[in-house]
Amino acid sequence: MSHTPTLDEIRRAPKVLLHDHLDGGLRTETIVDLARESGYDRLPTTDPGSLREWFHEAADSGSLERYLETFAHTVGVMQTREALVRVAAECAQDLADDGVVYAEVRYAPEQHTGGGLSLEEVVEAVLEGFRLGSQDGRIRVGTLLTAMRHQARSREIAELAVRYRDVGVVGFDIAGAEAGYPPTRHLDAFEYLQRENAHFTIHAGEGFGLPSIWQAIQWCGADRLGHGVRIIDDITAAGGGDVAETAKLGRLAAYVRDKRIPLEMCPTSNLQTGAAASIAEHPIGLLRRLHFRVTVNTDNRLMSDTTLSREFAKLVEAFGYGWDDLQWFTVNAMKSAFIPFDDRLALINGVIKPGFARLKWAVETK
Ligand SMILES: O=c1[nH]cnc2c1ncn2[C@H]1C[C@H](O)[C@@H](CO)O1
Ligand SMILES: [Zn+2]
Repeated sequence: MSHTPTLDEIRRAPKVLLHDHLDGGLRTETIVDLARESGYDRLPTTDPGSLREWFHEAADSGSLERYLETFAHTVGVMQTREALVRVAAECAQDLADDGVVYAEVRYAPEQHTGGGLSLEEVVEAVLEGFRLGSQDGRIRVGTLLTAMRHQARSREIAELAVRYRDVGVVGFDIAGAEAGYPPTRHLDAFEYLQRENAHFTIHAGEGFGLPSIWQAIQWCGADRLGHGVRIIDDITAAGGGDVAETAKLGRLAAYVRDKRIPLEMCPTSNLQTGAAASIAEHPIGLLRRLHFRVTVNTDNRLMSDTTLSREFAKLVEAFGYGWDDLQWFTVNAMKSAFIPFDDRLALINGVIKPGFARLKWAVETK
């Protein structure tokens, strides 16, 4: 009988993370230290344990807009070079401790200039932090630069991403409240990136539905979808029999699947913002069975009180996934990364497949 992966075993698996926000994953001890050093006096509490609970509860709001309000405190303490270097270095270490071997971590440089840093200084500080945090060789971290969708700086941030493309910035993204801020508002930035042969993902189909996904892909040319969970609205169950066998895909859902457009799914985050009702009812179950290119991600480890291993463990519990499923999600993620093809292949064949094989052998012969 095949063995059900435990949280502890999942931690030892070589995992890949494509959707994780730098300002959504700070250690609460670090937030408290940085607030003290910088004189930031708006934290709801300075006890790290209570602060951890505060973030989790405040983010558990059922609305993306209220969920996003909690970032005022993390962004608030990330306004100096030292703070950014420290947060990025700890992020790389925390991910490596969780067994992540490749990660793409995103943040919005425009949110970190309040203390006088230029956009370039922000980017360089974060790159330095990732370099320090990954120098033991356990993890490789690529950076995505995010533009905030309610602001009007996307073209500038896209140019920044291109300028730093050879030193660790691997792509671009837009984030923030989705309703009222469609992707086409930033068409100029996306067209620029396409002309530059650069990669980008777009948060779409989380706080708003199919029109947002359609625009992200068919107007803006997104390589991947951040969340994309509402693609489920374009899939109808024919009724009777097994849902995965009778499901009918609308034209947009069919396009997303046919083109193998990666979905950066973040199950726990979706429960908090109201994009899904429970893990068991999360569309990831059906989308995986329908062979969409699904990947599993954390979004914001602090707000969701999670890790990539925990996201996988929740899916194992809800859907009965085994090692082959976890490896499938991982290989999907690695194939969908924004680093060069030969680097992705080297990680799949040299790290992921042998790592899973060793782990499967170890747990099944134990
Ligand atoms: O899940 C999300 N949807 C939309 N925006 C998000 C999400 N998680 C974080 N953000 C925002 C808040 C952060 O300050 C910003 C950059 O990381 O991105
Ligand atoms: Zn996100």
